[in-house]
Amino acid sequence: MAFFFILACTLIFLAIAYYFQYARWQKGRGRSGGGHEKQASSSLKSLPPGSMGWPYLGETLQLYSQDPNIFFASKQKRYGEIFKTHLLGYPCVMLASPEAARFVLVTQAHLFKPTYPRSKERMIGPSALFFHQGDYHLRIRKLVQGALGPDALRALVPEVEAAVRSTLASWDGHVRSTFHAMKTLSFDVGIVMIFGGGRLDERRKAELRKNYSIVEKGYNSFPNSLPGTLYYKAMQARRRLQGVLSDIMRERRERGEPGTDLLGCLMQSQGDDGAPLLSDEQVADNIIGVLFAAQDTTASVLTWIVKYLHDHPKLLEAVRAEQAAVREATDGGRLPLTWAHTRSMALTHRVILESLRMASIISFTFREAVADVEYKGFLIPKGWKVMPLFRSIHHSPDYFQDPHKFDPSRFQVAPRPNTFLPFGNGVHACPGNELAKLEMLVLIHHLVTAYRWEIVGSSDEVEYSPFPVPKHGLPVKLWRENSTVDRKGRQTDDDDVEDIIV
Ligand code: HEM
Repeated sequence: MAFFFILACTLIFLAIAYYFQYARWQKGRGRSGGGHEKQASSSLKSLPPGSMGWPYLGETLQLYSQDPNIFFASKQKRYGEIFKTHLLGYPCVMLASPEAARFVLVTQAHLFKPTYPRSKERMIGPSALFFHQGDYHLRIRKLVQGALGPDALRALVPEVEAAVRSTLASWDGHVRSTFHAMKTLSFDVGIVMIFGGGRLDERRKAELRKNYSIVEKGYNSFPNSLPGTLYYKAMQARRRLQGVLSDIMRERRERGEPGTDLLGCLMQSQGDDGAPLLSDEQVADNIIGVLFAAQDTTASVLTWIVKYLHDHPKLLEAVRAEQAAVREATDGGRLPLTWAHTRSMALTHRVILESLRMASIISFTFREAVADVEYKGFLIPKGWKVMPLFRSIHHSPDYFQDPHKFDPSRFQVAPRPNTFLPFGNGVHACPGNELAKLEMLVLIHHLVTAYRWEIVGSSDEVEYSPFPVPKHGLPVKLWRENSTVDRKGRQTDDDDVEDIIV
């Protein structure tokens, strides 16, 4: 009953949102008689092919009542690489070719601004970098990239390894949702990257974790200000998160130690006039934003990796052999992994790339045209949403032979430009991609050299949370091998190893 009520409310909301959006668009087009409109009527041709669906609702129900990939594939088959539709109250143009993705994200990026629903902007924080374009975006991006650059990552390897060991140890002997376990891991790594290793006390970390998970639960709920609803609770938790972050910043300032981690970099950033670039509120928006961008994305891909390795036993053996050599280099796990070790995992790296392609957890991204734009003779009107379809490109036989086969060897040759976009492209491309891959390499190392696992139940169905993951988050029973054997046949007991390392 509650479900139908929420569905009805959602539909009414969408209808109203559509009405206002459509009216605004019509008005805008009427007003822009000169410049772009002129260009539209003379040189620009027509709107791309496609259908706009029902009045007000567009094709939202078609998209969300089935596997979204079927929706995109059937449209693409019918209309080709560029087509129009109408989703979530907005007219959209979808683009399913590498050239089009490059056009929108790289060469003509200034004509397409990032766009998110207002309710989501409020929840993450309106000053978070991914909502912005231009100078403000570039400045914050530089700071975030600095905290995620090669030197910073090198220094993070021991922290990532400690987080991986702890995640696997707490799973040992139990059945757990892989996605859940991986979320704990990616959250812990995110915290270390933001607050530095060992700098954040456990109480603060627990507060952040608790409030962050409430924010997450409300992120995709219906926006409203009714006490008791998921959205309301999430906004309250968001305020508490901001409070915790403000306390941490104040304490750092009082101690005169802002730190060299991401928080420290953001706190100390200066504008051209030497004045602080960001207020505490803006710093908090960006910290919450980075945590948000880092956690579920990485956890979803890690979950798929566990499944793909499980489903391909021969490949798993080959990966295990590669990792056994690394384990030998760390004296059977007695020495910590280093950055150099992670650079020597060629096959494992290809498994990660193929997992990113196959899973394509970010199926597409959204931009909004800031002017009437012409692409291949079609008009993309100002105000329309534009969606480069990463997943369709990754799963196209034009760019990846036998695309539904899990085959890491395809990455022995670099993919054609703009055909492999798991981390996006251009000015908004993911600055966390190397950290995410580092987590994956370290997780795979420990998983295959010290553990065995089996999937509990069927893993063929997919759920969206919001990224695609195997149903129920892939329940897995995992256990530590009592002893692992290195390539020289020496027995190493992982318990002993932990005693030495910790
Ligand atoms: C497998 C894991 C990940 C995937 C698949 C992923 C994917 C992406 C994609 C596709 C974008 C671009 C979105 C767009 O253009 O609209 C993006 C942006 C972003 N990602 Fe990631 N990401 C991952 C992990 C991370 C991690 C670990 C961090 C931080 C430590 C991070 C931080 C960000 C940020 C801050 C942006 C916004 C950049 C900007 O607007 O300039 N991501 N990510």
